[in-house]
Parts: sequence; C-alpha cells; structure tokens
Amino acid sequence: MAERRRKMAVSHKEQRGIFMNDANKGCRIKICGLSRIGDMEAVNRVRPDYIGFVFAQSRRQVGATWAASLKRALDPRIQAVGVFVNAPVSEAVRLAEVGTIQMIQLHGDEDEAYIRELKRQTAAPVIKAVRVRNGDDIFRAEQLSCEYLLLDTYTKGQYGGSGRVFDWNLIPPLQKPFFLAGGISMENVHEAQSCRPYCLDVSSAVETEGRKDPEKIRRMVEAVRQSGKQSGG
Ligand SMILES: O=C(O)c1ccccc1NCC(=O)[C@H](O)[C@H](O)COP(=O)(O)O
Repeated sequence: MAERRRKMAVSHKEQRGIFMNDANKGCRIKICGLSRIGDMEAVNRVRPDYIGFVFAQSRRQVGATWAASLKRALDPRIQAVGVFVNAPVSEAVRLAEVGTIQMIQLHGDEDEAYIRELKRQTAAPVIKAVRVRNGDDIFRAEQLSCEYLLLDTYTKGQYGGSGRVFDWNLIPPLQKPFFLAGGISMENVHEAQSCRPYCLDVSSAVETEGRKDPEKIRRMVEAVRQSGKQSGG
C-alpha cells in the first residue's frame, strides 16, 4: 500500500509539473457530469483534458461501481475527476486508490482540515470549488492547501451544474491555477478564456434534454482548441 501511494505521488508530481509549467499548452477543457457508456465514446473521439464523474447527489450522479465501468471505457489519456460534496474523506480516497479517478474535486463546504486529511491519505491533486458571491470568497480559498481552484456560480440550494454564469469581473489575479465553471457555453467560450483560466469546465451547455450530446461536446472541445491555436498556445 505504501509503495502504491509513493508511486502515485511521483506520477502526480510529474503530472503537476507538466500541467502547471507547460505554458505552451492553451486553456484545457473539462467535460463534467458524464454517466453513460455513450458519453465515454463521445469524449474518446475528441479527447478533452479532463472529464468529471459526479458522486454527489445530482441528476448526473454515478455510483462507485458504475464509475469504475465507465473509467474502463475511457481513453487513458483523459484524466478522470471525481466530484464530491461533503463526502467522507475515505470515499474520495478509495476511488483514487482503485484508479477510478485521478483528481478530487471538492464542491461542498470542505475546509482546510478536510483537505489536509485528504492529502494525508492520497496523493491525488485536489481542486477546491468556490461558489462565488464576492471576491473575498476567492481570496479565502486561495489560502487552502489544494492544487487548483474551481470558480463556479453561487446558486441557492444547488452545489453545481446550474448552467448559470457569475460575474467574471470578481476574479482577482490568482497564484493558483483555476478552473472556470458555471454556464460556459458556445456563446461565451471565447470571452471565458480571456479570464486566463487553467481549464474551462462545462456541463449543462453540452447537454440536450438532460443527456450529454456528442455533437455539442465535439463543438465545445473544438472551440477551446481553436482559441488556443489562435492565441499561439
Ligand atoms: O453537475 C452537477 O450536477 C453537480 C452537482 C453537485 C455538485 C457539483 C456538480 N457539478 C460540478 C461541475 O464541475 C460542473 O461542471 C460545474 O458546476 C459547471 O456546471 P454548468 O454550469 O452546468 O456548466
């Protein structure tokens, strides 16, 4: 077990080195809330950088066993992120340990103590989501010992996946790389990149009648890649 953890730590360090220092690579793209084998086939064709499995309560929720099957159908070059809301630390750790996910996204009220405990038990990089109401929310989150932030829209009674945009003017210059989420669509994808996110995170806008739509996924991934080429990335 200790050896396995050590190897994971090395591989995540290498991964962080590549992702954080590779300034030549343009903005990344994450497609979140995948739950069907057809979704895996759709992403394998266009290869976003990340996909997300939502383990929290949601119409997009997947269980551990089903997520493991989905992961087996996923192109290994795509990183799988597990999305959790106030889950026991052991749940996220276990999913990372068995290889269903490579990164952990905390989308609830998890605090520094929670993140520290997570980091004690796994080397998987941590993304802490901030549901933005004001600039202070973001400043506070930057003090946490996570590798990445994810800035999302605050919606009362809903932790994520609302399809709504927040005021991007609230984003201060940040030290940590951040994922930009919340209502990213074909209409605002270029403007979103001017906020200089490490990665764009999309869910609702690549769905049709509540299901992921392969053609919308293809167009979204293509749009992000095209912008990267135009900006020289
Ligand atoms: O997507 C969900 O249903 C969800 C539920 C509970 C917590 C987090 C959730 N999603 C997290 C994500 O990373 C979404 O991609 C992000 O909130 C953006 O979603 P959208 O505004 O629909 O593009």
